[in-house]
Amino acid sequence: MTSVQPNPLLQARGLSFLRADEPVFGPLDFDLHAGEVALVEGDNGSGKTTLLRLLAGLLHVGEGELRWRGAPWQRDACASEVLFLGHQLGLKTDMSPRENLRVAAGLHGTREGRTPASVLAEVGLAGYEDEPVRRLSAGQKKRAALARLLLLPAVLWLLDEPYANLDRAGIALVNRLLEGQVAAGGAALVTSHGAVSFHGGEPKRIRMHG
Ligand SMILES: Nc1ncnc2c1ncn2[C@@H]1O[C@H](COP(=O)(O)OP(=O)(O)OP(=O)(O)O)[C@@H](O)[C@H]1O
Repeated sequence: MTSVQPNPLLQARGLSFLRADEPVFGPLDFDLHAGEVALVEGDNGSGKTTLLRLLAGLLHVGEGELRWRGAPWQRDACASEVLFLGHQLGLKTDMSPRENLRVAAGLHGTREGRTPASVLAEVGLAGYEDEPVRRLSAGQKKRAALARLLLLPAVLWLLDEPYANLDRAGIALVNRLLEGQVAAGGAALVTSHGAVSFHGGEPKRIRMHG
């Protein structure tokens, strides 16, 4: 008896992004399944952020094919299933971490049993829930952004340099988040110039070139 392989969450074939008709990256081929983490690897300027922004729906596919759960990829169809954490953290700085999370939860819903207060405690921001984000340190801002990963029900995380600005405990926090995402059947694409070591199996690698 042959087992039926589920569709990958994400499938790229000959994927590239063009700027002024010149490819920024690609062609790229990869599959990402539920329960997988993939490291996006490449030198400065090789297009890692561009790839993540494209998958977040912020840029258009240049050439090639992108499929989501086996169907042609459409931004609107997976808007609440994909969560992008970029260099810009996507926080309103005049609002508090709690208010930022409430707005995000209003748009996308929450994971069962999670509240803004519970996830802020998990990321080490207890006591800072109601402070305007602009008054937080760089690492605290990053933690406030990471709290979204815990709160929202996204199945695919796009994490651009998630370890940047974090202390040792913050780095361990990101690794725990990735382990939890894998255990829950989610997936993540991660760029990092540092070592990534989480206990969820050997990550897949996507090379931007070479
Ligand atoms: N808004 C933009 N307008 C024009 N060119 C851009 C823009 N953003 C990025 N680029 C160019 O696209 C290429 C890929 O940039 P990208 O930021 O995706 O690389 P990266 O692999 O993430 O780099 P790094 O490791 O330095 O973060 C670079 O050559 C960069 O100069």
